[in-house]
Amino acid sequence: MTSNKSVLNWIEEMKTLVCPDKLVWIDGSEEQLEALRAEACSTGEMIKLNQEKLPGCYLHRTAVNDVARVEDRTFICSRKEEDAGPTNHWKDPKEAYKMLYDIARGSYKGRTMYVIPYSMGPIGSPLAKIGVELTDSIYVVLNMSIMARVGQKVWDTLGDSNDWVRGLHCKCDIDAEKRYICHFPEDNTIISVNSGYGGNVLLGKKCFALRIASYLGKNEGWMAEHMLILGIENPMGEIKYVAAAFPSACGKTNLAMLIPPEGYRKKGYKIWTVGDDIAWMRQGKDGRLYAINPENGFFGVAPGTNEKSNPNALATTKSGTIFTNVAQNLDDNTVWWEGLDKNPPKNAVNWKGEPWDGTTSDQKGAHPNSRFTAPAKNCPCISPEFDKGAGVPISAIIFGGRRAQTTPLVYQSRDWNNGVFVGSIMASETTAAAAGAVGVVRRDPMAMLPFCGYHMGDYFKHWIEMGEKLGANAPKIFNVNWFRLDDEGHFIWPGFGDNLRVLEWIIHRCEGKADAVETPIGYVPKAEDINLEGLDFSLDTLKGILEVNKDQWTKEADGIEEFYKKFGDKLPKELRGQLDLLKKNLK
Ligand SMILES: Nc1nc2c(ncn2[C@@H]2O[C@H](COP(=O)(O)OP(=O)(O)O)[C@@H](O)[C@H]2O)c(=O)[nH]1
Ligand SMILES: C=C(OP(=O)(O)O)C(=O)O
Ligand SMILES: [Mn+2]
Repeated sequence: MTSNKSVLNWIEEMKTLVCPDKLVWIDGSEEQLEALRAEACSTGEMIKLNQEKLPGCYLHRTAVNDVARVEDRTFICSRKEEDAGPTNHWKDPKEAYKMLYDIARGSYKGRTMYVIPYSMGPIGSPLAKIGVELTDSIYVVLNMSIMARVGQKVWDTLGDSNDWVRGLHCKCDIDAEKRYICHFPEDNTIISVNSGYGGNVLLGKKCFALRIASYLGKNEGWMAEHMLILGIENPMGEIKYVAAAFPSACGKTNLAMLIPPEGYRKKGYKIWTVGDDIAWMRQGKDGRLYAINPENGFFGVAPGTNEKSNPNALATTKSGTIFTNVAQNLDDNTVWWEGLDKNPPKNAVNWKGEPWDGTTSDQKGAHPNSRFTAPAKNCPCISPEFDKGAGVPISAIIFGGRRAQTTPLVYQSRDWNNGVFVGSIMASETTAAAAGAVGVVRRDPMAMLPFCGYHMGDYFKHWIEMGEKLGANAPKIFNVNWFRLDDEGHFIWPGFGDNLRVLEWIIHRCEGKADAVETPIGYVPKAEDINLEGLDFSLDTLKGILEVNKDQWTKEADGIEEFYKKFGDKLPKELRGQLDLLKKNLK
């Protein structure tokens, strides 16, 4: 498969450590994948679904204690503790290797080691990077084969180079007390033990493409961000691309695949999905910022996905998809989740594998963080640029989170550094995507709190430096909040497809075609400039969610002040200046 010495030596070393019975090289062929699917079904690791309704689709259930990312067990193991920074958990690399090797030792006995060569980014793209994951889980092999470009071509592209990311995954016995997701940015290495949940074990995704890559990006002058990428085509056929960072389960996949409201469709607006979770961005020869999606599939949240909210995502999951922790309808061997439709199955099995009657049960059929792993090529609106290595030029960067109050529907930063400030103060209510409490507001700068592989203060600095490099070519920076609640706790803004109305204003601002009102936090639209045509939504209600409330923002500024203390003298002076300016504006 490969004669790359650095690869062969490492595999030999890991083999000696974990002691597999057998070693299988994943070549990316359909024959090999099909044989693995059959094997996983024979052991119960996966369930083959109704092949007429869902061709090539399978169901998998993780252990009940292993259903989300585990942030308090995720570590950045840099040699100096300071380099991991105040927002990461840190372990000394020597101690971490020892602890992890002790857990991993002999854990593949009686099992097979699968060697997965994968490329993050279209193979051969100047922005792509290569990784190798060793795993003892067929589920991981099959998911990685959807989420990344996998197979022989990766070895051919790597050649003799030592520039690749090592990933060791050991399922062990899913002991939550011994679960660790450890990153060694200085060694290009990831080790994940005692989990089988996607975000913890599909090592190309959050571990490599965000934690390791953000560190590489800092050193190499590019950016790895927790962002979707989408193209907005106007009736003249012009396409503008935007990248948007929202925390996990705050609407990236939905925005990336949105269906324009009817009036917009009739006029000829189209949305093109480039990516739904991760963007790697680099300055191009023309000086603009170009983004690729390093992934090859979507690992999306199932609950809430339906024919109305996200028909494109639903269509994407109709073939070749692996569902994880959703409910199984035994009548026709299909899948169901909360929010799919109003007809939960009667004769079903819930995500825990227990008999479940959805018509009477007060328990959920699917786990709130249940997922689909679907090939990007299935997506009806996948961008023709998706598979090209050059990337797409980004006109606007959008930050956003879940805030019941305070943050308006949309606002624009005054300039790049003010935009970096807006990203750095992002706050959002926690979701089921990570273990722990749900609905608690926490600061999540650039939606990277759980994913930045180095000191967050240095990361802010890197953003500021990117702005200096990009100069007048820098994308404009915005913030959105689809999640304002009314007094009864209902979402005020209709969201989903109607978010295009906000994107339109954003594009118009980039083109210098729309007006705005200056507020203490930045530029807010004039309510009349958001197109409400065809929507049952009053201008007054819109004004309400565009309002910047001084009392709330004064409290917010205090919260930011407190949050910024964490970074000490690593807080860039530019951001300190921005906070002072905000306070002054609020007076
Ligand atoms: N109210 C509202 N909910 C949304 C919107 N977009 C997404 N959601 C919900 O937020 C959850 C997570 O969405 P998803 O796009 O999968 O988030 P991701 O994890 O960031 O990709 C789902 O339950 C969606 O239905 C929106 O515009 N408004
Ligand atoms: C893979 C994940 O992504 P997201 O929720 O951002 O889609 C995750 O959080 O585990
Ligand atoms: Mn998503």
